[in-house]
Amino acid sequence: MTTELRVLRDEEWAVWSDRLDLAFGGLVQSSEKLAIRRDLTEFDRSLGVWDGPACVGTAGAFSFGLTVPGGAEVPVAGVTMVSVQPTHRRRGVLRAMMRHQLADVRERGEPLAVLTASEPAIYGRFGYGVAALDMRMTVDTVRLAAPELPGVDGVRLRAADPVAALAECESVYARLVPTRPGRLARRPGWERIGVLDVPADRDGAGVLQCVLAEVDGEVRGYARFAVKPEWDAAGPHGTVRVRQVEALDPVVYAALWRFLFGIDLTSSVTVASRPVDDALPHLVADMRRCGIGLRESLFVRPVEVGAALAARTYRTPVDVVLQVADEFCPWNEGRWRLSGDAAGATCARTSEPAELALSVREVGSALLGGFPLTSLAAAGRVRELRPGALAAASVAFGSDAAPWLPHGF
Ligand SMILES: CC(=O)SCCNC(=O)CCNC(=O)[C@H](O)C(C)(C)COP(=O)(O)OP(=O)(O)OC[C@H]1O[C@@H](n2cnc3c(N)ncnc32)[C@H](O)[C@@H]1OP(=O)(O)O
Repeated sequence: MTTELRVLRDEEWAVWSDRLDLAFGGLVQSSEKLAIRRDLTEFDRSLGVWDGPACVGTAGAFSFGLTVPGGAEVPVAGVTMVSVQPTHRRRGVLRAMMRHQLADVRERGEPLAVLTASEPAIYGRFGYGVAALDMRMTVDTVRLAAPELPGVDGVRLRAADPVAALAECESVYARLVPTRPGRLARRPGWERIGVLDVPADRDGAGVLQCVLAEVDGEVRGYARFAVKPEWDAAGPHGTVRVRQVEALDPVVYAALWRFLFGIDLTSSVTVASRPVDDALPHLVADMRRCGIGLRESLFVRPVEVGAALAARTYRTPVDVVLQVADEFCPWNEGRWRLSGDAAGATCARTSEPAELALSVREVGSALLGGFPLTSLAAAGRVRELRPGALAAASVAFGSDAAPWLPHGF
């Protein structure tokens, strides 16, 4: 098989995009979705693999800013649109694209690549580690009283057209970006995905709705949702499907949930993705009725391990020598001395004896503070070479807010 891997050209986009959809089962995408995909495609960082005239592999990357513990925004590659045609699978096409892409990310000076995976088993071999979880909830709003907090009555809720309210919602979103590791700053155009409302994708629910939450005339939160009406012999039991709920403070957050709980003719609220330390389970009397489930979401791949570790702050002072293994990006291999605290960090090559040994994948898993080094060690993935080093580093790598990816890409 002779294939050519090359950067995507404008005139190749339609067939490239079509092959991508085919590898995911061939569902026909709406013209609105395709228009947004095309607008957001960064051609100079999109790859196609061609077998003669046939496109057999696709991969892309979005230029994002990722919040890390301490609040800094790090430029990252958001790896996406990865596919290999069934006729060419398991012959190394993905591996070749990953190699090319990570070299390019390095050249651009981005210390991290991030992604969400169709199948989590694919990306560990390329140095990606799971760094954040999604908490989903199916809340029984018949049995649970709505959230209350002092001050919620002072929050004014206003229904708005989701598209017309985009700018107000985006300004809330932008203010939230530095507040939690895993949040993404993105280029203009991304906001349109949040209000995409294609009838064929509604799965029985009604139109997308938006409610803005105001305090003293300032928009401080919003919820986007759709209602799926259902009726049986006992009466109505519709579902409120929350797409996004964002708030700048706890009272506004509680007010939005109180509203969502109270929508007539519904008996449950579902939300697919909230941080694992979300307030909602603590705002109600019976957490079990929140129907909580967890799933991995964000994978992180340190591309320049020293720069990645130095970009964040540490919860407690840390001074540790890490022995890092990285077969796929060998420039990261070796010993790194990480010194840091809540004000900042440095991480440089060293010849001092190693205190912890791990692969770059575990660095990715621990980087945002979502998974303790002690858990990874218990799974045999981090080795303690100096007694005491593991516990101290594990505490230092923690994060006040759990990492969370606010949306897929
Ligand atoms: C970020 C995103 O876009 S996630 C979306 C990923 N895309 C999809 O899921 C669409 C459907 N699947 C596909 O298109 C393809 O099967 C891909 C892209 C997952 C794999 O492409 P391939 O060209 O077959 O992978 P390639 O031959 O380079 O395999 C590299 C290694 O990954 C392994 N691998 C590939 N796919 C999988 C998988 N689904 N699960 C576990 N391991 C896998 C291979 O066995 C191989 O392992 P090795 O290093 O031990 O030899």
